[in-house]
Amino acid sequence: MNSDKIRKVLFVINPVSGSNQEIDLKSVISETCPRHGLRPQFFETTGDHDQEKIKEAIAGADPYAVVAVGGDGTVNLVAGLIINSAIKLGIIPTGSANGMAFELNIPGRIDESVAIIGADVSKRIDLLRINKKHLAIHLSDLGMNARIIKRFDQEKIRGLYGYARQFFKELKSPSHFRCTIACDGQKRRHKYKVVMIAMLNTHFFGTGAVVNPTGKINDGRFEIVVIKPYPWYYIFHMMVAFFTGHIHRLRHVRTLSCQQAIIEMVSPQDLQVDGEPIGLVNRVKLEVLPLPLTSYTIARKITSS
Ligand SMILES: Nc1ncnc2c1ncn2[C@@H]1O[C@H](COP(=O)(O)OP(=O)(O)OP(=O)(O)O)[C@@H](O)[C@H]1O
Repeated sequence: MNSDKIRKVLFVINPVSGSNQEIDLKSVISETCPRHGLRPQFFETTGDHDQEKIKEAIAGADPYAVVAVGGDGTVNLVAGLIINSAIKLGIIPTGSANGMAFELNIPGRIDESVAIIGADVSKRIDLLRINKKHLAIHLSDLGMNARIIKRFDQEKIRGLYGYARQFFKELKSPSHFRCTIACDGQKRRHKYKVVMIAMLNTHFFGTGAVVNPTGKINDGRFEIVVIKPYPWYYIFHMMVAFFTGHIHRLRHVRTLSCQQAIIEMVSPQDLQVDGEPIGLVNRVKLEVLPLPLTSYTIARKITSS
């Protein structure tokens, strides 16, 4: 490989993410990179002031790409540091929740995800800003899923098993809340009674369920998916619709497409952003950030009808 084509890549590794803590990630990545014309450098997160430290590492490394090696929390952290720059975002999905990797069709095998960075196929994507301070790359929500994520975080049982445990606990005692939603400065606020509200620019939950089949990641808009209370016997129907890309057609689901929106809750509700619990909020202000990030991806066809 011609040395002037070798690209510097900074890998930001979350050593505690998911259940892959046994693998020597640095060795595997170091062995794989030269085959794809990449020169790796590494940064390990500690959970303490990572943002500032990664910022310094990026300034020192001057990389072509920064790769988040972890779950959606690590992807969000890295994305926030390279938006509005020429640096590209890569992902090696090793988290409990890898929704953004699923969205971008990035495989779980390290050699395959490194090969995508080597192939240098990328696209620009929109992001969301929530309440002026939280950057959201994958999926944020209010209500049921945010409560599940809060308890998952508190119980510290990581991996899919930990999430499934909390999901079934929540199903035993579902609750709803009332809110109003105003899109794109409309004076008229729509009133809803809901179980949860997803706010996203992407298509999939980390499990692969299609929550937003009609959305586009680069159209300058985002979607608010309102899930209204449904009878218990409807759950199977909902699950099938989630996995076949038809959730938007159910009468208990409403999808709004906007550039900005305000959601106001009658009682405070849990908010989560890209898998990180934020806490209780009364009001959520959403705005799209058009195309501030370039991300590696493999094209995928999403079917909706
Ligand atoms: N070395 C570390 N020790 C403890 N926590 C860390 C460390 N590095 C990062 N973290 C925390 O990990 C979280 C992000 O995890 P990430 O989403 O990448 O993986 P995950 O396995 O999906 O995580 P989780 O299971 O907590 O959702 C952040 O809350 C961050 O503060």
